[in-house]
Amino acid sequence: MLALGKLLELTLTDHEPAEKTQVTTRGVRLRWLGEGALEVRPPEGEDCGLDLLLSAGIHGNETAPIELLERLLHGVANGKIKPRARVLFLFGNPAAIRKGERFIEQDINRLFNGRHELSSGFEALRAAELEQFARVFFSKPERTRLHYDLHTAIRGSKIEQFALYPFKEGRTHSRRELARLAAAGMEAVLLQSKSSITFSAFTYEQLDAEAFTLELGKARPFGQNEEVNLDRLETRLIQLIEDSEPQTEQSLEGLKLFSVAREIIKHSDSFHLHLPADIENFSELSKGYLLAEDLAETRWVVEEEGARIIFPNPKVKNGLRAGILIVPDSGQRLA
Ligand SMILES: O=C(O)CCC(=O)N[C@@H](CCC(=O)O)C(=O)O
Ligand SMILES: [Zn+2]
Repeated sequence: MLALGKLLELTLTDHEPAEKTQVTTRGVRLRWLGEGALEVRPPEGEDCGLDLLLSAGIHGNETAPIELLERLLHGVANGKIKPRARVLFLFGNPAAIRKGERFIEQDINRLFNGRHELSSGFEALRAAELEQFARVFFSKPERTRLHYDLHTAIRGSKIEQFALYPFKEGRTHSRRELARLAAAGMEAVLLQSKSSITFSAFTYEQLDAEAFTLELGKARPFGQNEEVNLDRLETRLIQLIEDSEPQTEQSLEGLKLFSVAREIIKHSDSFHLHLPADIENFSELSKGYLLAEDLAETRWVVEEEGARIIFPNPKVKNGLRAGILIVPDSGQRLA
């Protein structure tokens, strides 16, 4: 296989390839852009007009999505996948991937949309670099821009595979994209209602891409992902890359929609989350439940009907999100 098809191996060994550009026997151009970054260009005259950014390893211990991108890249490099889209493959935090940790010093996925400028350290530098890779990739006019940032979660979940759809004032969430997500195996989508500092929020808000964080199961080490079934997503991604996607039903039947009621922000070391350590994502919380307490007698009491919790994590740094309280959404505001 072409050396550049082994992007994961290059990244895990911190190796810079001697040849930065390689062309497959089918005329597909692979270009190494920097650590963990590889651009794929279809042969002349076969480009379908889609620019697809696929990122994984923004959190270094979330290996199932990294393995998925590796399989796709191998398929491209050995000619089994015939790209008609431009694709940018990004492994987000190589140092953390090498260590099998969520992050080294700070969570990269809290450093986008300008936050890296207020910070320092290599993760801040990497976030700026990832923004730049994405900015250059999505700089071509009149093309369709799509970004999937692939993750797995810290804990188990009542709904295994779901997407988070970023928010931008004046922009409407797309029914067509939701139908595509359902076809890719997503069981639920969380519609965000405010700006955010994640990678998908950056490409959505600043680069005009349709962009999503996809949560695909529970985070496990490399080689231990048998329980994470990515077959439907993998099939859809190959279809997107090859421009062979079947007409997607616009029906969202079966897809559960949620919106954010409140983000629980940890303000101090006195923050206390009143949830069992093994609580699953999407667990329901009853009205009146005392969810969290913080200094200055701050209390988070559930007031919403049908509330559920996702990503509860009292260990985050002060000032960051320690959980999201979500509620069912009727989908009335979709375009
Ligand atoms: O399991 C958890 O608590 C976190 C899983 C994870 O990494 N989720 C992403 C979601 C990003 C988004 O809000 O779009 C994250 O927290 O960065
Ligand atoms: Zn993650």
